[in-house]
Amino acid sequence: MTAQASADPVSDIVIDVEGLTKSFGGPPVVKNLTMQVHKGLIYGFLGPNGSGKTTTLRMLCGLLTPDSGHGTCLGYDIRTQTTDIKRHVGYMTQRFSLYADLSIRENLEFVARIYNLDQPRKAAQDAIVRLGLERRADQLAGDLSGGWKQRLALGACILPQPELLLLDEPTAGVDPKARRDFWDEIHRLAHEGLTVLVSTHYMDEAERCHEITYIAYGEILAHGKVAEVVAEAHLSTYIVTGPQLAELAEELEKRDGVDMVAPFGVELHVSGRDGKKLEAATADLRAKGPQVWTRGEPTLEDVFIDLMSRVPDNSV
Ligand SMILES: Nc1ncnc2c1ncn2[C@@H]1O[C@H](COP(=O)(O)OP(=O)(O)OP(=O)(O)O)[C@@H](O)[C@H]1O
Repeated sequence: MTAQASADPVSDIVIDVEGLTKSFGGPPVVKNLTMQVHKGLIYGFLGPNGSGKTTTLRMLCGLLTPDSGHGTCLGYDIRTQTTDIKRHVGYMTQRFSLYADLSIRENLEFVARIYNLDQPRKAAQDAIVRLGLERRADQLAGDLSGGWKQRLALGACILPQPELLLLDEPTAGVDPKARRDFWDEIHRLAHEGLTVLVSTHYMDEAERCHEITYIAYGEILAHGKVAEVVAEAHLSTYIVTGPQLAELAEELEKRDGVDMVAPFGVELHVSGRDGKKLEAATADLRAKGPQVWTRGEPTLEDVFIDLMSRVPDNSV
């Protein structure tokens, strides 16, 4: 955890919103959402498809007006000062939106000119160096692999030197090495004082955030540092190895006291919200074998699967 992550002065609050609600004609997709984000933090936004993450990001940066609720982003009112917010926020949408038939350098220079930067060529060159894009600078953006495209999009986002980055699933479909490089860069930016709000479905990325919020059906179900979210779920977990795990899983799913059974490679994670009930429900199987049962710590993924199982499916 960085120094920024533990700093907590009230004046350092970058996002401060209360009771945000939004619907698109039907039932609300974001309900009474209250959150605060501190400067220099990487704040992860997690939740199933359709849970309202993008809608929330768009309300925070002034692209959507909430039906009710209020608050500030970078000190500006999210209802009345949206132009100021947009000037200081970099928003990377789910879809790559730069010009496929321009090179990396041309794209970056173009963005620099749109933002009226003093020295667009220099700004583009600095971004190219910063993101390690030198060897590819003259390659057409449309010919880049997914990972390099995302890096270019990030480069374009940070050109105007925003104070806040909103990244909506920035690494979806990107390979693990490119994802890691992308996240190393996000950490460097946060270390320099940039605040980053990022939505993701990847557990390893969630674990790289200073704070996370889990949202489902437009409501926050869990929030805190990763370890806090795991601890507060109060899940008891056994890790089971050995033969016939699929048959065992089928049997366990029928038992009261077992709330979640999930295969992880050659292991089965068996969890329950009530430790005593879980023990009782599994006692005969643990005594009998042939599998080996050991007490384990639930992973963040265990916790999220459990949280998801508590709410109805919201995907379309
Ligand atoms: N402009 C819109 N008009 C109508 N419905 C919308 C609009 N934008 C979003 N929705 C609906 O609102 C709900 C929440 O969508 P949102 O994109 O905020 O979820 P999400 O958590 O970002 O999902 P994902 O993980 O799939 O990106 C969905 O049911 C979506 O279909």
